[in-house]
Amino acid sequence: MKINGTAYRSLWRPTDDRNSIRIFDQTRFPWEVETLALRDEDAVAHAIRSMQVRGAPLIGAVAAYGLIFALQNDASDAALEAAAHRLVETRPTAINLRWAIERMVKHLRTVPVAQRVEAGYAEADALCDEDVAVNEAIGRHGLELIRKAWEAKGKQGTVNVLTHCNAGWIATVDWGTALAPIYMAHDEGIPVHVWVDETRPRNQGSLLTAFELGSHGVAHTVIADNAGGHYMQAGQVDLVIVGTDRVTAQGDVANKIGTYLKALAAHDNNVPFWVALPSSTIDWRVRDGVKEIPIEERSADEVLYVTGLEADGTPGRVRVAPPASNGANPAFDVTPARLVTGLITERGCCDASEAGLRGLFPAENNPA
Ligand SMILES: CSC[C@@H](O)[C@@H](O)C(=O)COP(=O)(O)O
Repeated sequence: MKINGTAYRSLWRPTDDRNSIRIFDQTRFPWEVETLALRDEDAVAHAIRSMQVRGAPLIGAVAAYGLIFALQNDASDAALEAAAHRLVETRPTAINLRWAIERMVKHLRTVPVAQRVEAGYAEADALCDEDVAVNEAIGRHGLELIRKAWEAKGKQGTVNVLTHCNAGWIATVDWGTALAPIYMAHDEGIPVHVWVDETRPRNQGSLLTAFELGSHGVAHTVIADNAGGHYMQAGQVDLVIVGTDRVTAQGDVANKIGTYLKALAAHDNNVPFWVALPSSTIDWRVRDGVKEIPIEERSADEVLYVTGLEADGTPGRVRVAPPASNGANPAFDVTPARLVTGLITERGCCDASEAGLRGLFPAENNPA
């Protein structure tokens, strides 16, 4: 996707420095568009933990390169397993991280030690290219839903989509998941407007989603997280599309904290609630999302402080709670499958259920 007219992926290997990757420092968006070079495992782990890179698919892709960096001096089985373990621990909820690392390890174990670094680059590059293709396919399937909503309105007015957090190109290698259908609808000439939940505490909506929609020329309005139910009651939301960090075998959906409340409001107002995901986000080992998905607990400072632009134009941080108050910060919640209208995957749309997922992905193994 483009920033100021120039096409980028969220992650690339510079042609003049093939043993590194470059990422956008997402903690600087939208105030600064700054890239970072990552060339060792520690830098990758730090970038993931500090959320310089974030979004489930992108975390997985970046971690895949982190694994290769870890093998530069020692590519033995022991070193491979140890690095894989360290990288998987960097963030607990998004399953794409484990998926990407497991894919890399499985492949590299079949390769002689001396060839593992080169083979690793080829595999990670392929993983990135696949991510782009998969998200594009999700976009095409989701576009059908937006087109239908547009036709249901007699092609009058605007299709209003509400989204939560950032599941756009910034969160993937390119295109995004929840935002891919929106970009395609916009490019096709369907008048689409996006209600962008600000997504406290880290404001991925107001900082990242608004930035990328604006860069692409998509009409959008940033709203307080608490406003979505009101707009649904007022008939001003035609559909909700969100991304996800992990979907269980029975269709429960973990996503950014606050997603569950949006699903409840959508259910109460008969607003379709769709979840867009690559199949790498399905955790076939887990069934009951509420009981089984680990929820990342992040620093309370993310709740107690707000980061934004100061009046003088410099980024700054202010406290929004009394000095002595404690905070708590679960970063994700789980929306039960019964509240999800359906899942948009690279193979098409399906019910948020085991039957629905198995209908599209019959060959997936259910690991013990
Ligand atoms: C395509 S990204 C889907 C999800 O990863 C996204 O909605 C989300 O919750 C991201 O959380 P974050 O904590 O910003 O990594």
